[in-house]
Amino acid sequence: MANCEYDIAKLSSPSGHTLLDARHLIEVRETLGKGLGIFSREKIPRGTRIVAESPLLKATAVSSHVVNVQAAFNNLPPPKQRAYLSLHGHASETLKKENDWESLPDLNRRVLAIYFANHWGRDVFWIASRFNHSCIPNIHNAYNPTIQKETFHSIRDIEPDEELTVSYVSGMCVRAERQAQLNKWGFQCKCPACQDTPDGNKIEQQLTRLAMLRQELEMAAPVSLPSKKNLDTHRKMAALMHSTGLVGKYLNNCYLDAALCSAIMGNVQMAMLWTEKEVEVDGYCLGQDHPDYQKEVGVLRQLRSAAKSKKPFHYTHIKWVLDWDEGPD
Ligand SMILES: C[S@@+](CC[C@H](N)C(=O)[O-])C[C@H]1O[C@@H](n2cnc3c(N)ncnc32)[C@H](O)[C@@H]1O
Repeated sequence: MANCEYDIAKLSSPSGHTLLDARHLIEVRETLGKGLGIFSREKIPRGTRIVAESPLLKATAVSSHVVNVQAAFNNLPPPKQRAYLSLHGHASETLKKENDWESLPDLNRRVLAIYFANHWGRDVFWIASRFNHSCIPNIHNAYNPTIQKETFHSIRDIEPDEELTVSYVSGMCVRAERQAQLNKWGFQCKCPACQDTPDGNKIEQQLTRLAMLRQELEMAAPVSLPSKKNLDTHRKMAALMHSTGLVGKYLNNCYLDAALCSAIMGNVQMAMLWTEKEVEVDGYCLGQDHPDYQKEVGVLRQLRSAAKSKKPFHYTHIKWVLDWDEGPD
């Protein structure tokens, strides 16, 4: 491809990107049975911002639910159109049904199939489109408003030559439900949690337990939010997340819930300890320049000062990261 910016083989050359991300630590190459994928060239520590990208294509919103992908594609300059058309596409049966497929010209079909195999929100990214899926991913993605880019961080240490994966689906559910969500990408997941082996089935048992605990909490909330039983459930869920390797945003949310539960029950020391964990997870999932990380650090500072003070503690004294007008229900 003539334009180096869209030459996937040139990722190893930092070319001014080193301050924003560490894409020189990865390479895109063939996998066994999953098409292209992203692999580490060397050991990558947890919390590394591997990619920070602006969209290659942003679909035009027609209404809150409808987007016009073709118009967005037509407006791209030719090098970007060529880069876009080199991405992997998959046309699911639902996509075909919803788009009068037979009457569409080949180019329109290709543009749509690529969009639906690769979009995050309304965006399609150039490098990030090569991340394959795992139900236990080692990469977390999030939009960072400070740098106005989608970021992809390692959520654990990654070994040299290991594949880097994200999760395409909401992962705290059982194998069959995850696979049902994945069908639209047209593959059968064979990640460590989806293998019908003793190890795979052990992870699956833990994920099933996690899904059950989450359901229990959802059924109990919000009335019994600040109960000892619910706090215990958060603790069990965090332990299960650690043992399965689900150590991204779900773990952060679990710590936040545990911190709130402790605070509402009046235990400022425990609220502070849970918040410390929450801040740690957001640090490696989002990076310290993310506004959410900075807000959580602010909560931790308030909790530390409340823990030191002799004044009686009430959770409404803390300005939590969630924006309640008068505290939680
Ligand atoms: C966003 S793309 C990922 C990169 C893609 N492999 C490529 O060659 O460009 C999504 C497509 O990758 C493949 N894929 C992703 N994760 C997979 C997995 N865990 N197992 C098998 N195929 C997978 C599927 O074909 C899917 O439609």
